[in-house]
Amino acid sequence: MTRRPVLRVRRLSKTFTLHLRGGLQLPVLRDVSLDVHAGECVALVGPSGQGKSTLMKCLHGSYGADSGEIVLRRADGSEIDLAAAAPQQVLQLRRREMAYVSQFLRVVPRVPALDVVAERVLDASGADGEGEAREAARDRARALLSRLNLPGGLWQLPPATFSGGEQQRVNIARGFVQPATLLLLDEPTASLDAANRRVVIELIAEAKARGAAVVGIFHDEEVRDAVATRCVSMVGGTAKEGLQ
Ligand SMILES: Nc1ncnc2c1ncn2[C@@H]1O[C@H](COP(=O)(O)OP(=O)(O)OP(=O)(O)O)[C@@H](O)[C@H]1O
Repeated sequence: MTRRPVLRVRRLSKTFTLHLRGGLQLPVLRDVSLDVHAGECVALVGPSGQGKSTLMKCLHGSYGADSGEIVLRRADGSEIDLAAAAPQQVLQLRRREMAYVSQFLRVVPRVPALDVVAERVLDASGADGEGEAREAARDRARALLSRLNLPGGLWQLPPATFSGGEQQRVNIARGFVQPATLLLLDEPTASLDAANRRVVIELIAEAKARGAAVVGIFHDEEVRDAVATRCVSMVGGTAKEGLQ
């Protein structure tokens, strides 16, 4: 029996309406269909402006779709269509099932880097965030930040003033500290040096080995070649793979 994919996208379409331009319609995704199985890493490739980031944001529930399905098979085997899910359901999926790592860290004022990462573990577990649970979450955050070579002197500081590469490493640690069913990576190594790019390649390999489904945009060909099991080309807002 063929195992169901973790992510099943069918005939997904998305048009932006530019209200400041007299309601101009900009069709960006047209009938996108895509399957991603456990342990696979699908790299979205194609020229600039073809809808790769838009697709990633639809998969994460940040953008609503005009039509189509985004079916996610959760860790417990149940399925949910993200394109039709209520906002509360999307938030719950983000806490428990999905991780999204972009180039940019959205910082929360005054929260130290260590807790920016540890909070992700606490959110997923539903723990109240105090006592032993917080210390255990911080231990996991410390292990990952140190693997990503973020100097220990920065861990207690809020990342707002960190360099681009330091912020990106906090973002990566936040994305990987909690195992996700679906991992969405939008240029996760854009600001990293070679040593840290290698760490990210290892982290992605470990996530695949654990059975995560990964979708990513990797402009760095070396990273893409190292992590992608398959490349899907997006041209004219379409990414069909002959799926029904
Ligand atoms: N929020 C938005 N509102 C209006 N138009 C948008 C919005 N986001 C993206 N677009 C437009 O949608 C098109 C696709 O953008 P998108 O960022 O998805 O492309 P991409 O393939 O990821 O490009 P790149 O490789 O350059 O990052 C572009 O023409 C862009 O201007």
